[in-house]
Amino acid sequence: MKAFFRSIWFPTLYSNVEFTNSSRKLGFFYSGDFNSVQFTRKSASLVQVVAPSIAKSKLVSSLKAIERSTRIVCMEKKVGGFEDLKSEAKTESSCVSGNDHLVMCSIGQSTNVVWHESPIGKLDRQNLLQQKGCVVWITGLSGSGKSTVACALNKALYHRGKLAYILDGDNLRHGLNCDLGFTAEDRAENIRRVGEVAKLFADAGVICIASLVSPYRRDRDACRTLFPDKNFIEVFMDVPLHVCEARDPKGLYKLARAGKIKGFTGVDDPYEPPLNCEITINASDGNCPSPCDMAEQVLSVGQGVVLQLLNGSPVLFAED
Ligand SMILES: Nc1ncnc2c1ncn2[C@@H]1O[C@H](COP(=O)(O)OS(=O)(=O)O)[C@@H](OP(=O)(O)O)[C@H]1O
Ligand SMILES: Nc1ncnc2c1ncn2[C@@H]1O[C@H](COP(=O)(O)OP(=O)(O)O)[C@@H](O)[C@H]1O
Repeated sequence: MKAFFRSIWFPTLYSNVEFTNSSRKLGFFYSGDFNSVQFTRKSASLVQVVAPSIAKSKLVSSLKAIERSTRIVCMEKKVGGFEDLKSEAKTESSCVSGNDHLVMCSIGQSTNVVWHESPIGKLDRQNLLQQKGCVVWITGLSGSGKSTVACALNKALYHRGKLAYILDGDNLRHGLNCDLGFTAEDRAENIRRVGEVAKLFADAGVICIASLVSPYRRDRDACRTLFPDKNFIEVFMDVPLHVCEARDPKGLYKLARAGKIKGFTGVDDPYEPPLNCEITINASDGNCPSPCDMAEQVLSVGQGVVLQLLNGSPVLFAED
């Protein structure tokens, strides 16, 4: 599809095609009227030659498919942006009059992309599961008990018949994020990706429990903006460094203190505690609640806010 729309036959079929050489806008724009098709491209090197007969048949079938779409949304986004795609898309599409307008655009390196709606939506899935899709984001130092709480919470939800899934930073670094290290930039990208995956889980109606060190406030806050419905519950494991270090279940603090791991959070890399998180699990005196109690603490807050559903507060359950 990308190559197809980049092909040079396009202007030969429709005369009012306007080319612009913006390297920022990489897509093209179709307003519902062939006479106002606007096609922007990154560079002349992207242009391909296609036999007119093949091109014409491809063009007609593709444009027919486009015209069959009843609601098409689109947006242009910066690489690494955290904005809510759909809400931004609505803004963009509202700029175009009429109902059957198609706006194709570019998001980061993805050119000529269009948002497709599914006939089964989040509400349908939530009704099916009898729960609300949301994200419980657990942040804290290594060894603070994030994974322990995540597992306890998962178990507690399971026994209440609620479907949850854990996204654990350590685990995701074995696959999806195995190309990332621990520089500030890599951590930001790590959090961004997990935020996006968490958003998909929440959209699926699942209670997504994300458990990551996520040391930078701006990265966590950026994730929060992905959830305009406020279904992002940030849990801070407020456990002092010396307690985490004394636990040191993987021996990483020891290695970091010995200089064998560089940029270890809490040792020679920063951790920025949340300023306005929904839940703080406090062990500042070194006395940590049991994993079960910690899970119940999260759940009691979650259940409490069910009552505030109409206020748009975060919600774990659709009904209890
Ligand atoms: N430099 C450095 N800093 C912090 N943590 C480190 C580091 N190197 C390896 N590890 C191990 O990786 C786990 C943290 O991964 P995350 O993806 O959660 O980190 S981050 O959110 O991107 O900061 C973390 O797991 P947890 O102990 O479960 O937190 C560590 O085991
Ligand atoms: N509430 C708690 N009380 C005592 N020890 C705990 C508690 N929660 C976790 N631990 C222990 O602390 C260590 C680190 O826990 P973990 O959940 O792996 O932390 P993180 O995921 O933040 O690295 C583990 O050995 C775990 O058994």
